[in-house]
Amino acid sequence: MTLVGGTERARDFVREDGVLAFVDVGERPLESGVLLPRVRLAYETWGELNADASNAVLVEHALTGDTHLTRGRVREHAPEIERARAEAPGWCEGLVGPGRVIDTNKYFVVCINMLGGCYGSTGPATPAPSSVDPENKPWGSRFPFVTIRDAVRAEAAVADALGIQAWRLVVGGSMGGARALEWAVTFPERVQACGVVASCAASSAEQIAWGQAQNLALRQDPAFNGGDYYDSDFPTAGLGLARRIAHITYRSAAELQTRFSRDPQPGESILGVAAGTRGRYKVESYLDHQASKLADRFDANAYLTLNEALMSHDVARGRGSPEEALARTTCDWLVVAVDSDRLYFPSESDALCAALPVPVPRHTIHSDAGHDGFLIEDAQLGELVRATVLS
Ligand SMILES: CC(=O)SCCNC(=O)CCNC(=O)[C@H](O)C(C)(C)COP(=O)(O)OP(=O)(O)OC[C@H]1O[C@@H](n2cnc3c(N)ncnc32)[C@H](O)[C@@H]1OP(=O)(O)O
Ligand SMILES: N[C@@H](CCO)C(=O)O
Repeated sequence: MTLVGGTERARDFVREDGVLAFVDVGERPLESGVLLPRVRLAYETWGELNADASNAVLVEHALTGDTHLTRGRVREHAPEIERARAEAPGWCEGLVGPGRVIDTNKYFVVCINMLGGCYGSTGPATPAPSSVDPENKPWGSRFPFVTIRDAVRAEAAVADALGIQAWRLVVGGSMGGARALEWAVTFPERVQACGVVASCAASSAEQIAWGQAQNLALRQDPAFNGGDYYDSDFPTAGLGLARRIAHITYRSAAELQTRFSRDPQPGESILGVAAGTRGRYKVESYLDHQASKLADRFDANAYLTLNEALMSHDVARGRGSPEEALARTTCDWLVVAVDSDRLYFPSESDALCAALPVPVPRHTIHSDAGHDGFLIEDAQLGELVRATVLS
């Protein structure tokens, strides 16, 4: 295993906060029995690992998130591209940074792009190694099915490379919460505290059902071509439709009603003269925007891969009941639900709490937004992190 750009452990390694770095973690045996060769994981870090490596915090991103949690700083003569990246705002600014709850002056904060993703880690858009494809074309349709557990096992190799034996905290929301929980169960000795936000112990039938609808919407775009589209048009229509389906589940009915009601999009009329000729409702325009925004920044195969991984989430697979699986954990807990979440219901967080080996209260983020409330209400989440697992 090598750190790309150096072979030293993180504390000896000259890094730049908020700039993408990589670890080659070699061949990964997957739960399916497949061996995935030449895996590279991308990560970003902030702060310094202390002498006994006891201050490391892992923040796990959600389905379409990336590694850029917060702004960073780069050395004076860093290349322009690194500087621009480091200076760009991240998706977790409210929680991570100097003086914030996850204080980068105190903690060494790491965020790893999930295996199978498209923000730097090996995924379907990565050139396949010569052992798979002599022409090194992207993996495309050949990229194997990976699970949340596969991803977490690969992330453990990143922790090894960085010299982190145990995390002070592993925390994430949604798919990030699934990975945080899987870390606590797979590597109990490596997780001192675990934050599971807007997530659950195992994907429910309904979550799997939503996932299937998204995946089929994407696959049915003719441009998808079974997953081999990299030298042609990208399946943006299919990915956009998948995002629309997903995004409705990420927001609450009440929020959509309050924000958009039955209003037409300004400048458009909802009374068309013939079927299919009317203008859009505001909410339709909003979903169109969410769809094109994701299609512009995400790879369709990676979306399928990560969605399938999330559908596979079950910390109890092969480990008995949820209670039996969770009995092996030894960490402190923060379990949080968003009160208006209609994708990961608060009752699923309650069920997780009930299955833990120690009494743990379920905490609540109050938000009208629905599932995305865990990203939007970062101040509330920060207070919960501060009061529980980082007190
Ligand atoms: C570039 C990257 O790499 S991003 C990677 C990181 N991303 C992630 O981690 C994913 C997680 N983040 C998210 O899912 C989202 O950013 C969230 C949930 C945090 C955003 O939540 P909110 O702030 O509530 O955004 P909201 O749902 O209001 O959407 C706002 C957008 O809708 C647009 N919009 C609102 N109403 C309409 C309308 N009627 N018609 C068209 N567009 C509309 C706004 O202009 C805004 O556009 P912008 O995002 O391009 O600025
Ligand atoms: N909006 C989030 C929700 C998934 O939990 C994302 O796109 O990752």
